[in-house]
Amino acid sequence: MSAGAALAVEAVSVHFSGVRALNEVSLDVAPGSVSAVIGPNGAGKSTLFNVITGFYRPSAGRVRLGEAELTRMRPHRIARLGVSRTFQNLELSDGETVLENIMLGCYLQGRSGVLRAGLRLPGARAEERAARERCAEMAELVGLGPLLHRPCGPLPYGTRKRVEIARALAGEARLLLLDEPVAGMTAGEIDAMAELIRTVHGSLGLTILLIEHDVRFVLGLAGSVTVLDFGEVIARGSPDQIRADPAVIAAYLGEDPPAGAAAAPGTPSTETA
Ligand SMILES: Nc1ncnc2c1ncn2[C@@H]1O[C@H](COP(=O)(O)OP(=O)(O)OP(=O)(O)O)[C@@H](O)[C@H]1O
Repeated sequence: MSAGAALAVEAVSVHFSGVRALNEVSLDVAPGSVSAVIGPNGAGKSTLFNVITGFYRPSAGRVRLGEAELTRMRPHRIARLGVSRTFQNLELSDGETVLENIMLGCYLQGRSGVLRAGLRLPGARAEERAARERCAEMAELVGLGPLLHRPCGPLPYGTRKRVEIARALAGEARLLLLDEPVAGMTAGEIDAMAELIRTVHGSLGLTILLIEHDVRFVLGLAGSVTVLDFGEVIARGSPDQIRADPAVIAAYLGEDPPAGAAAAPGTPSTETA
């Protein structure tokens, strides 16, 4: 497994016909760290992920992964460098098994063996076997070992989310981007997801960047947090620094929030230290 890669976002701006979705946003993610971006609805979090993965081209600024310049690279090439993501809404094929869904991750990240095996090209079977083994390992890591050959459709939401994470890991990710990994989850599922992310991070040593509304989840998991508001970075630092930052309290956390409460998606958080 390749070690986690450093991500550098430098003064990135994205404009959509009059809307400044991101305005000179900079972000440094240390290799092998767990970092997070939080911010209210419309703050620019998804736009940032779309820039990093090459789906949006910024009007200004640069993005680098280690030594590689991602700024003008196409999404499939960025994926091949080991940038992998999950989505806010589950993007699984319900009729396929857990293993088949995870195998798609190998294909999406440019491992051609799965496709070439279908075409009966030379050398492809060994490559496909290796990809299957890798996918089964990732399934095991996220606790899906016993479910490999079950169709995804009927599985509970939290389990399906695990399938999505295993799929994102299947192509040997060096940077894993998690888009609202606990949206719509119960408190128990949220705790289980935090534990899963710690396990994945501890076992694979990759870099993880997540965007999330649930502030309590983020502050308990990430080593470093960036806060966006209206497309601008208003704060960055450790969870303790974020909890104490007056601009964050005013703009995002609410003026006088009760201790320990988590934000519901789409509402200002009530989390405090
Ligand atoms: N393709 C697009 N075309 C036009 N405007 C867009 C587009 N994508 C995003 N925007 C606008 O850019 C701003 C930032 O949106 P973005 O989705 O990045 O915010 P977000 O922080 O991810 O919000 P949420 O938490 O609701 O997902 C918003 O004003 C949004 O309406």
